[in-house]
Amino acid sequence: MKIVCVGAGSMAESMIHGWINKRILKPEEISVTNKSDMERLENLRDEYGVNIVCEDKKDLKDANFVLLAMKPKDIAAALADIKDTLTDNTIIISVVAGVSINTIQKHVGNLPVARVMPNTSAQIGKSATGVAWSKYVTVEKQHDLRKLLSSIGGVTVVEEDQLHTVTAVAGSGPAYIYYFAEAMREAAIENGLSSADAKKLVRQTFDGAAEMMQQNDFTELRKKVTSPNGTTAAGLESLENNQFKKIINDCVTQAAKRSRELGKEFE
Ligand SMILES: NC(=O)C1=CN([C@@H]2O[C@H](COP(=O)(O)OP(=O)(O)OC[C@H]3O[C@@H](n4cnc5c(N)ncnc54)[C@H](OP(=O)(O)O)[C@@H]3O)[C@@H](O)[C@H]2O)C=CC1
Ligand SMILES: O=C(O)[C@@H]1CCC=N1
Repeated sequence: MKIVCVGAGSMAESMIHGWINKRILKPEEISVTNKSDMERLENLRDEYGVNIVCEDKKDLKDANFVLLAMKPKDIAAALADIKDTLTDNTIIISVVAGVSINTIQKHVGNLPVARVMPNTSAQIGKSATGVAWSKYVTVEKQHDLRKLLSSIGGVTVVEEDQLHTVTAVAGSGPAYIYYFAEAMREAAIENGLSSADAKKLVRQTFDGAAEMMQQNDFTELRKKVTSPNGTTAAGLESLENNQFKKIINDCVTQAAKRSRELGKEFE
């Protein structure tokens, strides 16, 4: 198995980390390249044992997968650079937000392209990943792709257009959770806890709740915490009065809208 990561930033590193940890790929089966930051590639090589793609791009020619992991504004230049080395033996996996399979195929022709939306929890094998693929991805290749993606988390196959929402919920989602955790920590400190205790208690609360949510209905869980006329009811009332659900709805809607815009901007 051989995978070449074109783009070697946060998302590529999270996936590389996950694949190596889960032993689905050996470090020597992974190669990395980027636009210009050689120091970054050397750091990845030193940390994970991966290869750096040579000048002649030989690695790309016989890759089973090519991961496109650059910002949407950079995808056209990146594809122009590699398109002559790609064949239909390779599955192109794009994690680039918004950019459609059709746009990618306009650059590379009718090659097997999968549009994938993972998140950075891939690093610990816990991504929530959405995927859609072009008709050129054969059943056998679909199988290989699902195996690769499921090694770094859950995989949900969706219609391509739904990937904008997947991006808004699952791709960007960890950042909302971290923001919520930051806010909880700040509020805990303001209400009298030490910074260390606030951090520890928030971390443990998120950890426990995340695990509980794996097996139980979210609403049932919430009801079990909420005593009539108690503290949780008072806290939740404040969330409701401040239109928490509307805030979250706007957040997801705006993120999905931005994904569509990015797709149009760079099509
Ligand atoms: N971060 C996240 O949580 C998630 C990100 N994504 C998507 O992943 C993609 C990458 O995001 P992220 O990793 O955060 O971004 P980063 O900015 O961390 O990394 C971008 C990478 O792309 C490289 N690059 C830029 N231009 C080219 C080029 N022409 N050829 C080859 N490589 C190039 C950069 O190289 P150099 O440093 O040399 O310029 C850099 O290695 C985005 O499209 C994003 O939408 C998807 C899901 C989650
Ligand atoms: O912020 C972004 O555009 C990317 C896509 C999903 C997460 N990060």
